[in-house]
Amino acid sequence: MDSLLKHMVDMTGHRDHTMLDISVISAVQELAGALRSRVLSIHTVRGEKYVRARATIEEGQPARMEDGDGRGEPLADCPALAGCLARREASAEEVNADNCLVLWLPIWIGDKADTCLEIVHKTKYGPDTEQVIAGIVSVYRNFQNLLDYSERDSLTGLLNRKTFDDQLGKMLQASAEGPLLPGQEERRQLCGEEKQWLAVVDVDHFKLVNDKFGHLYGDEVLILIANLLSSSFRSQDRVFRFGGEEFVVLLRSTTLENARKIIERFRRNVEAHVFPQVGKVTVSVGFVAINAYEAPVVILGHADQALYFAKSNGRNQACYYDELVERGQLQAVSSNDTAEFF
Ligand SMILES: Nc1nc2c(ncn2[C@@H]2O[C@H](COP(=O)(O)OP(=O)(O)OP(=O)(O)O)[C@@H](O)[C@H]2O)c(=O)[nH]1
Repeated sequence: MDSLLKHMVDMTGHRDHTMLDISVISAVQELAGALRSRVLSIHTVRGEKYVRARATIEEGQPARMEDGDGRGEPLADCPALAGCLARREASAEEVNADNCLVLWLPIWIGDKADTCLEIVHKTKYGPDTEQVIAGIVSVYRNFQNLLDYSERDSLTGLLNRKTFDDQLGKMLQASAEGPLLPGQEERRQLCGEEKQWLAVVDVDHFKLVNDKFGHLYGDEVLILIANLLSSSFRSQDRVFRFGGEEFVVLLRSTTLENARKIIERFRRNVEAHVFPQVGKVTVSVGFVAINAYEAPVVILGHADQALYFAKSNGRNQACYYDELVERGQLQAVSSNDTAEFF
């Protein structure tokens, strides 16, 4: 019981998802005598579900975080888990090729399960161990819920400004280490071409929407734009509401051509959408490649410069910072270790 309490204190003492993942698998591994425990992410790419390990602990080894990029394995390759998720069941179990039992415990939050615990063990668990595991799963779910709540904007459900610094830090690290891709072959193929990107999105003439239709309709527009952002970008990308009618997107490992295509697709999705009562709404976007050697404030400043160029040159367009500088439409003036642009 001492050990259980110690793990519960550890699990509830964290303020970020990564450490919570590490502590939940450490608890399960020890208390359920597992051979291997993992936290899996379940995400959708173009309508297909994929499973990717976020954290792993193996017998006799310390817990480790897994590379957060890449798609992972198709959920369809794991029919027992796929069936359990489709039927919204609490657990699934099967015997693997090594004759060990694999237990999956999806973490249901409402009718969604983006996370699943996977426990590989030798013999069937008795009721006491099952009860301990169920307790750990409940604490994990509740705490994940709490962390999600503190990281999200209450109007749109997007990640909030507070979470941005942390996520940008991770991207800066990724760009310093080179493009992160699921397979080494893919990494070779696209070497040198892929970058991380930051885009600032701002609703055009949003003040007019509020003035003409009222704040409730204004809020509705923001919620619908947040939905269009979430559906236009990939699950590995991160979308934030920065406040007001400004949003920021972090795009992972992609080429300039693709970044432009994805951003354009989003811009056109907004342009084509009919907003209830309000009708047509457009957005302007400024985007820039993330350079690991530049301060976040400089990266954001460059994207903002491109956004303001888009705003002052007709709106409803996406502008790429480097292209504007190359064409002489934005001029760089260095000041100390940051830069200002006009
Ligand atoms: N409904 C609603 N309005 C908001 C919210 N946050 C900020 N706003 C409004 O957003 C408007 C932003 O207006 P401006 O910054 O002048 O820009 P704009 O009208 O979008 O014009 P451009 O950006 O130049 O195209 C202001 O009227 C704010 O009151 C919110 O959460 N809900």
